[in-house]
Amino acid sequence: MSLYRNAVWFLNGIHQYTRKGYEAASKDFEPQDLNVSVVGRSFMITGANSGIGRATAMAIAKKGGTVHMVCRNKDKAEEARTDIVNESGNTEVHVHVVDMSETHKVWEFAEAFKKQYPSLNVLINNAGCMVRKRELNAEGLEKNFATNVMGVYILTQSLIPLLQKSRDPRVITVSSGGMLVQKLRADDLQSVKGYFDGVMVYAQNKRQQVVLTQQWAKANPVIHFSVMHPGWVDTPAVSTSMPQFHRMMGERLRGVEQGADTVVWLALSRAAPRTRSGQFFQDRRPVPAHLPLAWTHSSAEEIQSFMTQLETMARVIQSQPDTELNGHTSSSRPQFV
Ligand SMILES: NC(=O)c1ccc[n+]([C@@H]2O[C@H](COP(=O)([O-])OP(=O)(O)OC[C@H]3O[C@@H](n4cnc5c(N)ncnc54)[C@H](O)[C@@H]3O)[C@@H](O)[C@H]2O)c1
Repeated sequence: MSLYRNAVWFLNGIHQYTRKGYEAASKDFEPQDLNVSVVGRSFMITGANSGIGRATAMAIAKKGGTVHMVCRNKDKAEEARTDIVNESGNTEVHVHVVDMSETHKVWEFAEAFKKQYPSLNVLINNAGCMVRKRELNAEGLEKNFATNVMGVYILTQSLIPLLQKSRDPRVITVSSGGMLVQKLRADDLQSVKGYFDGVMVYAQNKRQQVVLTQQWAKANPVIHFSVMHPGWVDTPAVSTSMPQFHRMMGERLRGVEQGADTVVWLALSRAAPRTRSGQFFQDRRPVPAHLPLAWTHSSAEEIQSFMTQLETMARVIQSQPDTELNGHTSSSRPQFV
């Protein structure tokens, strides 16, 4: 079955996820959709110093929005901020240094942000990673899961009350079409079973983001949730984590603005919140979150188990003093396996 899924996915990808795929899809775009001013609206973007996140931050700054860049590396973030301010002429661009893999710190950041800022209109969960070896964070969580899922979960859950108070609130999560080859595996969130394949762990995390978005949409009707695939985009993430794929695709990869286009459309356009909340998007359109005949649908019990585990982990991590986590030994880490 996984061979079938991979083959269908790759054939779809060659037609749709490339630069040519974008150019074909963009013929149906409504040019007026991005003819908006978002002065006075605020946008938080994780991983905003590079690739798709940076192109999104630049596009939003150019439309007058207040941008909160959430980045791991202060120097790289400040450099990107300078470029964004210079090119957009918008000085309402703020840097927050947060490593999304450090779960307790993500929670502390979100709590502090809520106290400091009266509103947040749009949260864009863009930061993502593909760590090829199994590594753990201070809380004992597998690194890909910690960054791509737990960080996204904690940040979003913590900011939901602030988003709910704000006008036209939206949450956009940058997933990947790679998730189409994966069925939710709620029984192995820490990837301890079998051989550790970083590419498949990443794809599983991206499936988890899609499931999370569907569940958030059901639980929070005031907020518009969406999750999306940017296509295959020429970014440092691809060149460093998948060098062979990067070489093979070469000129066929999308540029960063093309990859960011649907994120920007979901964040800015008036059309986006008129779509049903909780859907998976590609090139400004909701598309199925499952390949035909791929058996990747999950039961209500599997989804419930996944959500319960996330909530339990979040509670344990939030209740732990940061000092305790910094001084951890592997035996004193909480066990989430
Ligand atoms: N490029 C593609 O073809 C492609 C395809 C599908 C999905 N995506 C997704 O797009 C998103 C953006 O990636 P990109 O392609 O622009 O790559 P990129 O390397 O240019 O950007 C990734 C960003 O995430 C940040 N990041 C990673 N780990 C972090 C952490 N622990 N804490 C804080 N920030 C962290 C990086 O610093 C960087 O700013 C990712 O979620 C990625 O999975 C990319």
